[in-house]
Amino acid sequence: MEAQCSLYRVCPNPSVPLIRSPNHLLLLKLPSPNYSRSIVRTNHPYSHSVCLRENIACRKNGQMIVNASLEGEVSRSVIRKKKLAVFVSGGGSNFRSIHEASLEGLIYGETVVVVTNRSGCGGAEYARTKNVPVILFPKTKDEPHGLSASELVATLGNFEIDFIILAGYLKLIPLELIQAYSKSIVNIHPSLLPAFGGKGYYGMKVHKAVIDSGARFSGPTIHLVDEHFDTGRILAQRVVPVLANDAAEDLAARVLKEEHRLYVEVVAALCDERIVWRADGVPLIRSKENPNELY
Ligand SMILES: Nc1nc2c(c(=O)[nH]1)N[C@@H](CN(C=O)c1ccc(C(=O)N[C@@H](CCC(=O)O)C(=O)O)cc1)CN2
Ligand SMILES: NCC(=O)N[C@@H]1O[C@H](COP(=O)([O-])[O-])[C@@H](O)[C@H]1O
Repeated sequence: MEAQCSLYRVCPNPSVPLIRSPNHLLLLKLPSPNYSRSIVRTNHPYSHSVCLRENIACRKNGQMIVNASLEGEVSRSVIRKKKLAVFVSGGGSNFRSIHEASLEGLIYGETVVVVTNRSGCGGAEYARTKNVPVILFPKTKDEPHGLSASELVATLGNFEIDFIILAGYLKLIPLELIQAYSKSIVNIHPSLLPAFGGKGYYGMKVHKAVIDSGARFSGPTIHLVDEHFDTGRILAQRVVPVLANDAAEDLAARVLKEEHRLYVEVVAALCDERIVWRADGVPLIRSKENPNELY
């Protein structure tokens, strides 16, 4: 019988590692053949656990469904909680969505540092209210205290960053950082790339170009970052309609709402290690609900 439950350690023996988590892959060595086995799926698609039902308290929706004392060895491999660096230049609404989703447990990762080229922007101000460190990059005449590329690489290394999330960041990411974080830097762009992307295409300029073109659809694209603007491998897109009487602001608001949803979904997949690379180099996302489904 399968049960959706989180596993709680009930054994008083402190040498047995804590196994209370819905996101752990647990491999329990059966202490003797007379223990029954059943596969218990926690709510993480990869974590199937051999659950010594006589030994583990399983709780489903707060209701204790099995209760016993734990004996035997437990060895486990876990998907480590990821550390994120979020890069911003503007209002920071995408960063806020990602940060709130982390706090709600929808993203198995934590924003440990924010990087910006504009120390007074909304994203940096929000980070300060949440006690997230803010560092400046690059060094410019407006931001003379900004880091160099090599200083940034070293600093992010000290933070033990797993993924870099560009969220409205408007400067070109240097090759040195791209090489240091291969396949680990993503960006969100407010059009259906490759259309309306590249140097000069950012913010409202993108939405104005979409409307002027007569395009009937637009939407956010999330892509891996390479050394050029907006040419990295596409990871996810969503489509929104362009209405006949849309002003650029109307379209921007419609796209931004979809950006917030899509970025949380994609960052959650990154942190869950659910990115799969197709043989031709296209990155796909493995569904959380159905691990056999890629999209
Ligand atoms: N190496 C990369 N760096 C960045 C990428 C990328 O794909 N590869 N994406 C951008 C974000 N972006 C589009 O998604 C983007 C941002 C800015 C520009 C642009 O033309 N910027 C202007 C300067 C704007 C300013 O400083 O106010 C410019 O460079 O002239 C285009 C696309 C983030 N970095
Ligand atoms: N080419 C890059 C670009 O235009 N990025 C766009 O800047 C906005 C940032 O909003 P936010 O600061 O509220 O997240 C977002 O719409 C994002 O797609």
